[in-house]
This record gives sequence, C-alpha cells and structure tokens, in this order.
Amino acid sequence: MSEQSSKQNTNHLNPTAASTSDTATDQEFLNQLRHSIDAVDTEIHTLINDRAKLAQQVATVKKEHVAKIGVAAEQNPIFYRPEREAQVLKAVMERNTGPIADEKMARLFREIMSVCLDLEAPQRIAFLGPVGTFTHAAALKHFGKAANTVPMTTITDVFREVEAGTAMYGVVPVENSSEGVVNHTLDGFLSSTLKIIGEVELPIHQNFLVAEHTKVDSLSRIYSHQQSLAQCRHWLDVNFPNVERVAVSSNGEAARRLKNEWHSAAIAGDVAAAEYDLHKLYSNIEDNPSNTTRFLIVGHEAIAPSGQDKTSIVVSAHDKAGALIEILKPLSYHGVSMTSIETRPERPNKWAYVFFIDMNGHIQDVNVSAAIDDIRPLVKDVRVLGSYPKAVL
Ligand SMILES: O=C(O)C(=O)C[C@]1(C(=O)O)C=C[C@@H](O)C=C1
Repeated sequence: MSEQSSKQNTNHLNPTAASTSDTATDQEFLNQLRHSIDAVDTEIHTLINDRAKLAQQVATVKKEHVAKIGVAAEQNPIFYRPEREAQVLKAVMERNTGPIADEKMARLFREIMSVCLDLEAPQRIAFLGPVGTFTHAAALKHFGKAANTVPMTTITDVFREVEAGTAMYGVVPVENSSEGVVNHTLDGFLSSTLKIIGEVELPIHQNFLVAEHTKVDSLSRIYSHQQSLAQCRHWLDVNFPNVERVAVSSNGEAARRLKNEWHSAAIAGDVAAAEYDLHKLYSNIEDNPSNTTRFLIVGHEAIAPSGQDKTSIVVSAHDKAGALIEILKPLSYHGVSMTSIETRPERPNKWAYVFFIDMNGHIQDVNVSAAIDDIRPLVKDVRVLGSYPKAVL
C-alpha cells in the first residue's frame, strides 16, 4: 500500500477495511497495521501531554489556593490526592471494554498519573528497604514508577523520615495473609502522630533467581528471607532438596548477593529480579499462590472521601472484663462493619492493651463518626489513625 493511500485510511481501528485486497501481501498488510499503530500512537501521545498540561494547571490552582488562604493554614500545597487517584483508577476499570484486562489498563493509567504527579511536584517516598523487597514493589505499585522511592533500614526509620518531612509519605508492611500482623508497624503508630492515608495489597509471588554467571548445575546455596524460604518450603523440598537454604535479612539482600557468587541462587519477587538484573529460572514457586501482604501508606494529611473508604482507629481500653465487647457495640449499633481487629500491649503499662480496629467507611460518614463518638466515653483514649481509599489495584 502506498504512503498516500495509507494516510487516506483514517479509520485506525479498522485497518482491515482497506487492507484485504487480493493482491496485498502479508508484508504490505503488516506495514499498513504499523502505519495505523503509528497514527494511534501519535494521538495517544498528544492526549497524554494534554492530560499532563491539565495536571500542571491543577498544580497551579493548588498553589494559588494555599497562597490565598495564607500561612496560617497549610504551608505547602498538597499535590498528591489519593482519593482522586482511587476514583480515576476505579473509573478506568469500570469503563474498560477490553481486550486489555481491567487491572492491566488501570496499571497503565497508574503510570500516567504517576508521571503527571511528578510534573506537579516530585514525590519522595520512604519504604522499608532494601531495594528489591516486596515493600519496594508495594511502593511502586501504589505511587507508580515516576515516584522517587527511597529505602530505609527499619520501619521506625520510615516513620521518622516522614515525621521529619524528609519524605512526603512512607510505605510499611502491616499484615500477611499467612504470617499475621507486623507488630513493628502497629507499634509505630503508638509513638507517632502520622496518619494512615492509603493501603496497598500485593499478592506475594516468589521467583527462583539466578545471575548470568550462575552455575545452575552446581548450586550450593539458596538465599532468601526466612519467611520466603518458608513460603517455598515444599517446592524447594521437591526441586532442590540437597541445596543449603540460607536465611538473610531481606529478599533484596538475597538477590544482591548473587552478584559475587557463582554457585548461589536467590528467592525473591519481580522487583528484585529487575533491580539486580537477574534471570527468573522459575516463577511463582510459592506453595500458597493466594498469599497476600497488605501495606499502609503513612503521611500527615487527612484524606477526603473517595466513595469507597476505610477508617482505622486505635483504642486504649480500660483494664476490665468485657471491655472489648463494650467497644464493639457502637459499631454494630450504627451499622458500621469492622474489617479487622488486632490487639497490642500498651507499653509501658503492664497488662494493658490497645486495639487497632479497621472499619468500612470514612470518618466524614455520619454512622462512622457517631460510632467513634459513642466509643469515646467507654475507653481511656481513641485516636483516628486515618480514613483512606480502599486498595483499588
Ligand atoms: O486531581 C488532582 O488533584 C491532580 O493533581 C491530578 C492527578 C492526575 O494526574 O489525575 C495527579 C495527582 C494527584 O495525586 C491526583 C490526580
């Protein structure tokens, strides 16, 4: 097909209409399809930049608004709006007609928004490191790849970095479907004023990783975090029963070690494979494929309702029999459904406990705020840790 006739075919979505002439060769048809792809790409390209320009205008409005209300209110405009991002991603999934799957389409938009937010104001995000851990994967899943994600050594460091304002937001693991809660994270909220501003759910898929130089036929060690080794125990027993398993501080560290070792493999997730340029010899080797970890995003701001939200509170109860039942009654009275409850010791008091309670709804919902108000007189203290959009992806 000539250049001219391909330009005349303005229907990019139905190139076959002009391509099935009896004389057209496969190569000509391929060329025509690629012309059509180029035309669509040009449109997408323009539209993405149009979207980015709109985001820049949003940023200007946010800056002007802060300037108008003066320094008595927020000092800096808040560019990241998790409730709006959740709404955008939900709308993408709802209007999607395929052939691209809803979640994959939402991931594309996730990255476009990430770049738009970066254009408004680059975001520094602290996460529990090192690089290549599942928390790193959760940070990238939630904020997109344009965010500047910075590894921290401990969960306490993540809280500190955000409290100090050195990072705008932090990402910490809170719960794994087979291992239970991460106590360090819950305890972090007892000594911090940070809020929960979002959540991420990440299916935990493990890979058997090797480097280019690895002698696969003579492996002597398999590195991974102790939890990941446990999650792949059966698979390892069947496939590598005689190779030593060495527990290290994180999956990222396991992957990093392969750089200097010829007879070692590592078990870690996709982000570690990409970060350390490793080859996935086997994928999804976990014994339980539905294993999922939930992560929290911490920050300073209260988040507006998205339409599908959760609220987390921490309650310091009186040390008496039946205290928990009393606390739960207002939730049921106001029709608020609790999604989880965890108990932690209230240090330094011996035998005193705090309850971390998650519920459906936003603190601005009448039933949620009424339930929390009714809990207040029954306990020593209630703190709302945050209302935030439910994980979309
Ligand atoms: O709507 C906004 O407030 C924006 O800043 C725009 C936008 C987007 O790209 O859609 C970008 C960043 C925010 O986190 C939310 C949404």
